[in-house]
Amino acid sequence: MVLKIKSISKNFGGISALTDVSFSIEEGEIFGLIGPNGAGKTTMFNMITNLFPPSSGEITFAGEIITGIKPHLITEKGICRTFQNIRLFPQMSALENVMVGGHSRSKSGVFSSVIRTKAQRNEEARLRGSAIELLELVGLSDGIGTEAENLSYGQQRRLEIARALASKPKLLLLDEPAAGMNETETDDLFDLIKKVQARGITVLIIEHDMPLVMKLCDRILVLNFGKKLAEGTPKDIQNNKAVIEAYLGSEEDEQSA
Ligand SMILES: Nc1ncnc2c1ncn2[C@@H]1O[C@H](COP(=O)(O)OP(=O)(O)OP(=O)(O)O)[C@@H](O)[C@H]1O
Repeated sequence: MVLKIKSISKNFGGISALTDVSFSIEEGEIFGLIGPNGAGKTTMFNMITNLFPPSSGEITFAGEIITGIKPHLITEKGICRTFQNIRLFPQMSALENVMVGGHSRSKSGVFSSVIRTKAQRNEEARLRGSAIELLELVGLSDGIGTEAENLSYGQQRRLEIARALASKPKLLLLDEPAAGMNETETDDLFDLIKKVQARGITVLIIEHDMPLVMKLCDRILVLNFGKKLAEGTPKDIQNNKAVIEAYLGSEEDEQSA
């Protein structure tokens, strides 16, 4: 087991964003986190990366309790995420964006950043080489020197994944990676996430694109109003009455809004 979420609750003032949610993810799985808008999915990512601490509960990663430890230490331990809204450095090239992601793993300290030692030059060459390899993996070999803002939307999303991979995660958290993508871009994303899994990286994905979730994920957890509604294989989830009702309910709400 790579990640264990035990009885996590999170309150924001009077709002219970998560109530007593527990689940575990096995090493090498692609695990889906789904649920209607406001169900608590992003809050769960924020708990795992400790952007905010949970109100109660415990999170264990690779056998170690990580609840409450600093976000940068969580990255160092091997958890990395992308965000719902793209957070690239728009005027930096694709290559530079990925190299920045690799710096959390870089061994060179403050002193050696001032005085460029041979060791630091070697380190930079290593970061560069691994960034180029990651850009190839995500299908951006042609855009290495292009500023992030001049890449297409689908390319920017893939660049974000390359940047997250640069920190060499064991667990990659993807927050709605297919949002705003067309069908071809979504197909490319499917292939990319499968390639990430083939590298031995565990993936936890929040996604609203149900056909993608159903063909991509090994197991799925459904949240509704901050509570666990169901957990199982894509087939279990598709046939679960409570899940179908939760989704139909949210569609009706949207239509009447
Ligand atoms: N920082 C915050 N402060 C106050 N309330 C918050 C905060 N973050 C989330 N919430 C509330 O917690 C609940 C869960 O929100 P969350 O963003 O986790 O849902 P979600 O499932 O990711 O939704 P979506 O699919 O729309 O992104 C919502 O009621 C939201 O308004």
